[in-house]
Amino acid sequence: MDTSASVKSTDSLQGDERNSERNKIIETVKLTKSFGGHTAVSDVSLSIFDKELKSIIGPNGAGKTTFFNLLSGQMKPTSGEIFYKGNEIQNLPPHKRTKLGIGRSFQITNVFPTLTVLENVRLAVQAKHNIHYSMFRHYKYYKHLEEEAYQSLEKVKLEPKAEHLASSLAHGEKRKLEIAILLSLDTQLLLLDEPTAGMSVDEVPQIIEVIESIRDQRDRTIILIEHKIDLVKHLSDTIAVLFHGKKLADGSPEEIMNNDQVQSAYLGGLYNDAED
Ligand SMILES: Nc1ncnc2c1ncn2[C@@H]1O[C@H](COP(=O)(O)OP(=O)(O)OP(=O)(O)O)[C@@H](O)[C@H]1O
Repeated sequence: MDTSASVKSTDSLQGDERNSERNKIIETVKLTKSFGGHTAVSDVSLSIFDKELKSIIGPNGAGKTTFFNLLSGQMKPTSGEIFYKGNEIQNLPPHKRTKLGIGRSFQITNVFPTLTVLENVRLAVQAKHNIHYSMFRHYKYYKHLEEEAYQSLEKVKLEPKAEHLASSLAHGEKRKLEIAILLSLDTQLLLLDEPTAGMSVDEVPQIIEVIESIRDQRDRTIILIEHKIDLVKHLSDTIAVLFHGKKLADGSPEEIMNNDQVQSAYLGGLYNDAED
């Protein structure tokens, strides 16, 4: 079953109408995940278009993280399909999805606390180019890898910390490092799970600026889970709302904020969440 580019969704929401001519990078079809008798994600059909920034919102327990786990391969669905660039991927393990260009911020396991920030990113660049270290190679051979790594650090504004040990970074800086590593791996679809969680008031605007600048380059797709509604409104091209595991709405920020069902689902909590 090929549901790739330009196929109209069966749910004809306004947002889908508007986007029907654009390419889908990833699409879920009736995606479902049950844990025993509890269905955390229920029949979710959702399209994410190439180079857009889509946020997934919903009250606590709505199924957002489970949905991310299904996209990244941490969990297998109970039923339903996921298409990435038109190909079914729901049965692929996480590392194969990473190779295809799907990257999740917490997925990074190769952040070495005793290496510098630059060295951490350089390892990702090496992994992408499939280059193994050899002490017999001239150091200049590795120079261009370092330059590429440095460019990723610049994109997340972490280059002033290039020579610092990864273990010495503040929480917000570690999140930036994770994003730099994802960029170095040539990630086409970035899954960012609450990137501002646990950050100090000073750190939040910095990470927003980074996400904004990646979005504005329009060379990657971003899916964001975020509780801070003001931030979501500001950053997103489109927003999907999950509620009790189901897709409640999908549209532009304006459409979502004015959607009566969304308003009543949150019972006013939509705006309270912004203060988290
Ligand atoms: N591994 C699991 N085993 C059993 N139940 C689970 C598991 N993971 C999630 N759930 C349940 O599935 C539902 C959805 O959880 P999920 O974490 O996806 O929601 P969420 O929208 O990300 O919530 P939050 O905003 O609080 O992080 C919840 O009721 C949760 O308890």
